[in-house]
Amino acid sequence: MNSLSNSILKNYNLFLLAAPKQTRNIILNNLQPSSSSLSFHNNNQLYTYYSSSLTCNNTTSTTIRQYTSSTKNQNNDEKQPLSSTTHNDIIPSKPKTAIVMLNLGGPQNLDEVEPFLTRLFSDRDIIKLPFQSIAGKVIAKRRTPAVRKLYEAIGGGSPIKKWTTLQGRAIEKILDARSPETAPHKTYIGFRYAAPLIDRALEEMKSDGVTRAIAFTQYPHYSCTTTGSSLNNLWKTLEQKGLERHFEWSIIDRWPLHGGFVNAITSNLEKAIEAFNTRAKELGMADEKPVIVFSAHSLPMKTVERGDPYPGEIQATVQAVMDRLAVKEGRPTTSDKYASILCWQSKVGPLPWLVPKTVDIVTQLAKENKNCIVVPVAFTSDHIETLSEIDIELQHSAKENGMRLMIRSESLNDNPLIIDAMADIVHQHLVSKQSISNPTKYTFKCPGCIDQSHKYCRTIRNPIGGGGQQPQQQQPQQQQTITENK
Ligand SMILES: C=CC1=C(C)c2cc3[nH]c(cc4nc(cc5[nH]c(cc1n2)c(C)c5CCC(=O)O)C(CCC(=O)O)=C4C)c(C)c3C=C
Ligand SMILES: [Fe+2]
Repeated sequence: MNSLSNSILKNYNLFLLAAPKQTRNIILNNLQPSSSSLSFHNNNQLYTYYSSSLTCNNTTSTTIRQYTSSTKNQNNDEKQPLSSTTHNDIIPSKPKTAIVMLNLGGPQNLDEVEPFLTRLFSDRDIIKLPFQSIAGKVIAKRRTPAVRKLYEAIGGGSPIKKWTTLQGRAIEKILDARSPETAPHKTYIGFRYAAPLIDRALEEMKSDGVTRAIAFTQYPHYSCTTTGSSLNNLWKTLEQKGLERHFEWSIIDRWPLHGGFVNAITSNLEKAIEAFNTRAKELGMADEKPVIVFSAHSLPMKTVERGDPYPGEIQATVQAVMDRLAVKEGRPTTSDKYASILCWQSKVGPLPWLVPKTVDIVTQLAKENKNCIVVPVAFTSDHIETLSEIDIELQHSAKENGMRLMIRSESLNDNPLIIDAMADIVHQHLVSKQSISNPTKYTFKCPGCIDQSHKYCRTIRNPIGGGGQQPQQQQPQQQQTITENK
């Protein structure tokens, strides 16, 4: 433990000794000192961050933070810094910047499967059904037994909350050190279809006394069915709770080409290539080159036809990863070493969705005696689509059709590269002081949009600096033309 933490605890102990016995007992029953530390690198700097706090009845009264930064010497040896500076801040525990991590969410146990599916199928931004509220419930109920089995096979629930919590805690610490002027930062989880839902996050933010908030999508690629739905739901929930003007908002709406994100996927792909080569040798096929199968969650063709940006942004990430791999392997980006293909998984229902399907491509490769590495590309952590659909179902189809070796590239989860990337995305956003991270893209509605009201779609409420996009007027004429042309 560092000296600052020691001195807080020492003073705290002295105070306790000096206090009358009755007071001491009250304090001892309610106060808990705690301290933690975290180290990370940025450029040539090693940052070590310590935090100590006293907690009373679950309310942290004062947080004293100390962080040191040290420059690496020429041998990159972090243990012997060339120079070192120490900053001490005494700051109130009230978060100055809230970061709301928006994601789909997932059931944490088997009993949550049906409510999760009910919320999902009731959402007109993800799927439009006739008599939605009734049909959504019926479809969810019918689907529940099969989906429960899938979650049962991966340990009884989705790990998405675990990973989002871990990523959030880690980026808070990095941001507090990297951006002291906007600290303390606190992350809140706002899931769309499972606890903790967005309304819980807003209540917690209100009771924490937060006023500045960033809506940070955890989907790197924008789709009206994912980030669009989460943002629409955020604006709607604020309205329902009478909190429209309570927080000043800015939004990070997508990050498909962020260098750290691309690098994190590439780094996991490199590890998968290494694992493939080792295993291929053991199997007596040392010179075997894998086909790299990028797999993203599919999307209904109806959504794609309206102009949803998701497929194009996924393709951009895939190309950037292949280029980065070439650069890391010392090849020009035009010289491909591996064959690669982008496929789509997790189609739901009978209507057409994006193709080729991952399972069809892997089956075809197996029949051609080829082997592959599957790279999940649209998510920042593990969940049912990786742990069940790829690791169990796809692996099974590959084997059944004669593939000798299929390796899955690891999900990003707690990889320090993705954590650093996420912190950098928020930091860059804070520095930019923009209310929307990609204003032209975000405010450009899909040309075939069928949202009749346009009440929430592609808007931002109470943006920082009073700028940004306000709710737009309905465009009935244009809507009709597009509908008639279809
Ligand atoms: C009903 C239509 C659906 C669309 C459109 C859709 C788009 C979409 N989804 C993700 C990411 C995830 N989806 C996940 C689960 C999931 N998705 C749908 C339906 C649609 N998704 C369902 C019904 C389910 C539940 C599982 C099932 O019933 O098969 C998950 C996993 C959640 C978890 O386990 O934690 C993710 C992640 C994206 C990126 C996307 C479009 C761009
Ligand atoms: Fe989905």
